[in-house]
Amino acid sequence: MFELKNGMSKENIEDRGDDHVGSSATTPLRVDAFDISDAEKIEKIQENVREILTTLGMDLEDDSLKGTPKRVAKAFVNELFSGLDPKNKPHLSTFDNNYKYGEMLVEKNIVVYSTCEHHLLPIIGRAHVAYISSGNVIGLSKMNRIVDHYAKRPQVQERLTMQVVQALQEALGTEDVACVIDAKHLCVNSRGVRDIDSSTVTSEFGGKFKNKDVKAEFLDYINLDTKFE
Ligand SMILES: Nc1nc2c(ncn2[C@@H]2O[C@H](COP(=O)(O)OP(=O)(O)OP(=O)(O)O)[C@@H](O)[C@H]2O)c(=O)[nH]1
Ligand SMILES: [Zn+2]
Repeated sequence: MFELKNGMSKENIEDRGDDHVGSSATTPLRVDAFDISDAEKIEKIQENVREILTTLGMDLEDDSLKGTPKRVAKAFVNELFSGLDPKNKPHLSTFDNNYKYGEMLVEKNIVVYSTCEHHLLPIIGRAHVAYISSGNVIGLSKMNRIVDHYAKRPQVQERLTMQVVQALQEALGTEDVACVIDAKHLCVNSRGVRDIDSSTVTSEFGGKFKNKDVKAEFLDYINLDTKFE
C-alpha cells in the first residue's frame, strides 16, 4: 500500500467514499494529490497563472489584472475543481422506501457545468439520472449534487457519466441506475473545429436499465416536454 505523507493511502481515498480506485471511471489522481492543503494549492497555482499571463505579455501591474492570478487559483481550487477532493463529496443519505414506490424515478435536466480535461475549457449541458429502488430511496437533490460533485473536476464526459452512475449505485445498493448527459464542449464549439451547434451525448445504463423497454421508458421521460408556467 502506498502511504502518503499525510498518512493517507489509496485505500484511505477509497474509504473516504469517493472514486472506486481501479475502476475504469477513476479520475487519474496523483498519489500525492492530498499532500498539500487547499491554501498551499492556491499559492502555487497563483504563481503559475502569473507566469502564464506574463509569458503572454500581459502587464500584471494593471489594476484589473493584478488580482487575476489569485482569482483564477481560488476559482480552480474552491469551485471548478473542488470535486477532486473526496471531502467535498455530498453525503448521499438514503431512506427506506416506505411508500413502496416501485417504478423508476427520473431526475431530469440537471445542469452540468464541467471542464474538459484536454483543453481546460467549459463543458455545459444537462444530465438526466434515473434509478429503480431496491428498498432505499434518496433525496431528489442528492442526484443534482452528485452530478455537480463529479462535474467539478477536469473531466471527459464519458467518465463523468460513469462516475455518477457508480456513486448512486453504491449509495442506493442497486445496479438499477442510469445517466444520460447531453453537453456542449467549448473546445469543440469555440476553437479547433469550431462547430457551435454540435453537442455530445453519453449514457450509462446499469442493471434493469439495460433492458430495451426500461431504457425506452427512461428516454421517453427525458423527452417529456412538461410546461410548468
Ligand atoms: N472522448 C472525449 N473527447 C473529448 C472530450 N472533450 C474533448 N474531447 C476531445 O479530445 C480531443 C483531443 O484531441 P487532440 O487531437 O489531442 O487535441 P487538439 O489538437 O486540440 O484537437 P482539436 O480539438 O481537433 O483541435 C479533441 O478531439 C476533443 O474534441 C470528452 O469529454 N470526451
Ligand atoms: Zn477539450
